Amino acid sequence: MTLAAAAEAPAPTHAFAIAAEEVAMEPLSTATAPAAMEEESSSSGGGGGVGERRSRFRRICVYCGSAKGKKPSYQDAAVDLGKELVERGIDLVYGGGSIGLMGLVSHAVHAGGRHVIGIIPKSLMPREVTGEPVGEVRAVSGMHERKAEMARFADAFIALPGGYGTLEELLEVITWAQLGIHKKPVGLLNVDGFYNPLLSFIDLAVNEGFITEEARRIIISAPTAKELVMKLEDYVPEYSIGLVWEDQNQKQNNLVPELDSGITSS
Ligand SMILES: C/C(=C\CNc1ncnc2c1ncn2[C@@H]1O[C@H](COP(=O)(O)O)[C@@H](O)[C@H]1O)CO
Repeated sequence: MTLAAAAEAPAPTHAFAIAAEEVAMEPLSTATAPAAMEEESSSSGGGGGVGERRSRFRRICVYCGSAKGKKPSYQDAAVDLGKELVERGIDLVYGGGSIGLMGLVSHAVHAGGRHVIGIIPKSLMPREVTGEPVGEVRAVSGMHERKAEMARFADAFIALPGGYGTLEELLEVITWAQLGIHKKPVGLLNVDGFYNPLLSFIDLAVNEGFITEEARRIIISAPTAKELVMKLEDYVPEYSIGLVWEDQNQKQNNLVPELDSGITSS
């Protein structure tokens, strides 16, 4: 289906009400012990093929710039991350565009044979805005619904370098982790120290009493995709506040997201 046709199609999910309530977070599988995750396997946890390493993650949501950034290292990191997901048999959830780092990571995952789910608000769907995305395209009604759907489908989150959009998405999932809305790992791919100023600011906020030490540890960072994904595999959430949102019990009964009603572009 073309992007133009997809933009006309009804969104596969109902309208967004309150972001947190929309996030029927799937709990991570606890069946796979971290020690077993690094083994080479012919049938990965992500459903992958020969030579892939087993992962406890089926899908990882990647937040990243709609621009490529000035340094080639940012672009290399996006491709490396895509390849790392492929190697571990992990599918990609992302913002659905084909521009900037979004395009690089999605093409790397798609080219490696893993599933790519792009979640795009209808208003961003015109080709001149998003480029031509690869994989499965799911149309949603707006940015809030997009973020809730991205979070719902993913087992973990990774932020590559990016701008306001990336920061907003990243800080939201960190905040949701702090509130106990999910217990999924959140990683920063700190390419060439891109995120050092943000991490310094967060440390300042800890020192000034606005962020607890425990909440600071929600953020996992590493300079390379390989190191970061390894850390995420080993991550054990330690915070305990678990808010129960009104419709959470109902959503818990329907934990597996329905992926068969999306709109496919390629
Ligand atoms: C600037 C405009 C559109 C650019 N095209 C985009 N297409 C899809 N998703 C986008 C786009 N721009 C931002 N996003 C979302 O924010 C994140 C990246 O934002 P950043 O500011 O570049 O860091 C990305 O993950 C997307 O979810 C409208 O004219």
